Amino acid sequence: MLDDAVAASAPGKVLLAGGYLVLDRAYTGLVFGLDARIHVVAKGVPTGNGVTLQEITVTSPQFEGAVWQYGYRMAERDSGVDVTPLRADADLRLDRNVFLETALTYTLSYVTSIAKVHIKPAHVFILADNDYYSSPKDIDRGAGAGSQFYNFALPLSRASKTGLGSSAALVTAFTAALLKYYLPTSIFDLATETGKRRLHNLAQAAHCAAQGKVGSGFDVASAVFGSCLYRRFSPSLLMDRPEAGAKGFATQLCALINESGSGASWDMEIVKEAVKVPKGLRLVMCDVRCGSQTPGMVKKVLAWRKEKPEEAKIIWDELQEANKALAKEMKSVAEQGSDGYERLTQCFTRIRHGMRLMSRESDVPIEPPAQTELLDACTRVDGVIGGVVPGAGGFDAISLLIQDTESTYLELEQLLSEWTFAQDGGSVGKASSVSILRVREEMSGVKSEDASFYKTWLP
Ligand SMILES: Nc1ncnc2c1ncn2[C@@H]1O[C@H](COP(=O)(O)OP(=O)(O)OP(=O)(O)O)[C@@H](O)[C@H]1O
Ligand SMILES: C[C@@](O)(CCOP(=O)(O)O)CC(=O)O
Repeated sequence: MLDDAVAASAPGKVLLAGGYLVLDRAYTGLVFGLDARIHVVAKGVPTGNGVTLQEITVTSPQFEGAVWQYGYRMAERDSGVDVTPLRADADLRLDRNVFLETALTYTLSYVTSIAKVHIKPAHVFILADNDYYSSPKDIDRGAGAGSQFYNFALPLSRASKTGLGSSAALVTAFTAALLKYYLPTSIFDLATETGKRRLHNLAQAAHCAAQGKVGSGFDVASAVFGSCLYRRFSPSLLMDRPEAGAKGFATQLCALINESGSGASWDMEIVKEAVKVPKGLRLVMCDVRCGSQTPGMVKKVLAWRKEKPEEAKIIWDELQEANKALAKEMKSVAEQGSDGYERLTQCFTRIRHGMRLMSRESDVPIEPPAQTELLDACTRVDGVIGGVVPGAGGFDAISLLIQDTESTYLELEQLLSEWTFAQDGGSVGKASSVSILRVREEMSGVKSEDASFYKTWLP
């Protein structure tokens, strides 16, 4: 490995409480970072015979054919750096990765507008902790079972995601690694609050641009800052801005990220002290191996809320109270201890009741019958305090708060090993098994990493 290599990692997330509410600045979300991280290593390319191609290659070695090559050049009219996806050879399909492409365009445009640096060619590697994708059974049991980074032996497009926020963790770690690689620490230092805030702003802007919509941003916020009570930024910050490649993009991007000049300051609120997991408890995620189509669900819920604002307000306000009560109770048990966990269990029951109401009224399967059945069965296991279908709900992994004991874990594992999860309540769709993901909550967000740690997994 070239000794100029740098690395960064960012955590996945689970929005335990506040799905849909968190889209509105009047409400908050309780988000936990997870110990499943996406790691990114950036390093130089050895140059022979004096020829230097303006190319950045990104490889995700855990997946088949996951190599993306980009050409780049400074564009005119203050429009930033123009990034063009290249085809490695004429026969290969141009398999675009919009998250990488956008993050690269935004980061290089920012780097060149904040400092006079030369963008040298680089090779960037992505390594994702295994739990971001449902692992095929043969990997669970096979020879590679012990590896921190599985070789999934399939194209990324065929990997089934578990909903831990791979794109947000990826964009955050990728942006952090590139900022570290191209900028001196006097200009960008991930160890400082300013450094983290600028990374947040840049990753958030790139992630929203790649998604083609301005979501609540809780996933990028937790990838940067870790577990927190989150109030979103005003969506207007990212609206009516020049697109990448448009005249003035570079200067405006720089002002937006640095919150200087014409750039307004970002008004998201990240309250880390409000979030605690009591000693002896932990979060567990159970993957139902289905995955859901979040954007369609969000559109439908929001359309219903717009149509029935008064009815929606009652549900939203009650849920906000329930969500706040859960955060408060977890913090109180963490700080003062407790004889039992009944009050925590009641908080989960109250949240599920509110989410089912939202689900029924908007006619969106936020807690579909198959998930209700699964959550109810899990909650009956001794030591399971409560659970929810997190985030937007649907068929992503469910999230449980449990007592961190071997007996609870084993009993849960036993229940799930015999469970047949029937999508759509068994009437339609295929049945699938449920497995416990190895993740748990983690308080910290983005981290600088030692690039030499990843040697084993990189070419
Ligand atoms: N290991 C990886 N290497 C390269 N790109 C990846 C990798 N993992 C994820 N991505 C990018 O992220 C995209 C998936 O993001 P998407 O927002 O659909 O899912 P998610 O963030 O995991 O889930 P959710 O938003 O439901 O939590 C992929 O299409 C790809 O562009
Ligand atoms: C529905 C929503 O509030 C949460 C989506 O969460 P997730 O991607 O399902 O974890 C959307 C958002 O916050 O951007």
